[in-house]
Amino acid sequence: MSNLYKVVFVLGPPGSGKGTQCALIQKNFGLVHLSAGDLLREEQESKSQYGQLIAEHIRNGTIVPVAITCALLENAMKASGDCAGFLIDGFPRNQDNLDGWQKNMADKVDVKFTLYLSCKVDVCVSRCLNRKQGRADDNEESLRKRIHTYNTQTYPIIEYYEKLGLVREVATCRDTDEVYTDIEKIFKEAGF
Ligand SMILES: Nc1ncnc2c1ncn2[C@@H]1O[C@H](COP(=O)(O)OP(=O)(O)OP(=O)(O)O)[C@@H](O)[C@H]1O
Ligand SMILES: O=c1ccn([C@@H]2O[C@H](COP(=O)(O)O)[C@@H](O)[C@H]2O)c(=O)[nH]1
Ligand SMILES: [Mg+2]
Repeated sequence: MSNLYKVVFVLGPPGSGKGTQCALIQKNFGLVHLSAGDLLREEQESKSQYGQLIAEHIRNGTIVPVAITCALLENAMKASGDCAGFLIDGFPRNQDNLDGWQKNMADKVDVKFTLYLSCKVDVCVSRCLNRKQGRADDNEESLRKRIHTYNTQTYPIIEYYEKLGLVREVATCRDTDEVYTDIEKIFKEAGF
């Protein structure tokens, strides 16, 4: 029996439905959903020394240095207790994230695959603008920057995992239930 944490990364453009689908996977498969973006927002709100830096990155759609994000993820994993594994939503988002994760976490985790939620940009933007969760980055200017960061920095990380045969792609420009039906098959096939 391995003591390694089982991990599935969940990546895709802003508004592709990562949080929505992770909630369903968590409920049905017992994996714990850790959204890197949510952990950073909580850290910012906790009056941390990194609060201002995190707020600026979020507003500009740029990526927080990996030391901060990786520590938040590792702490959350340790605090979760026994579970079927972790859904790490919205990370690794660039090469710095990937390098820091490999350096600090590679010997503690078993990365099963990357779930890539693909969706057309106009649908993603419209979903974010209608999300009404009061996010500082759900506005047209921040969204332009987030999509640029996604295309130039995050998509290459998906390509990296693709070359390793570790990407499972699901198109999300469809009803939530239809998307989840495909995702459910993928998790069952992976033995969850
Ligand atoms: N399949 C879908 N059809 C219609 N609306 C959806 C679908 N999936 C998610 N949504 C809605 O789109 C918005 C964005 O979804 P969600 O927050 O899950 O995306 P996300 O990928 O986590 O975004 P971000 O990267 O910005 O955190 C939410 O309001 C959600 O209810
Ligand atoms: O690993 C990460 C994850 C997120 N960020 C920053 O947070 C925002 C919002 O992320 P969501 O996944 O959309 O909630 C993102 O645009 C980044 O600025 C990060 O730096 N590193
Ligand atoms: Mg999200």
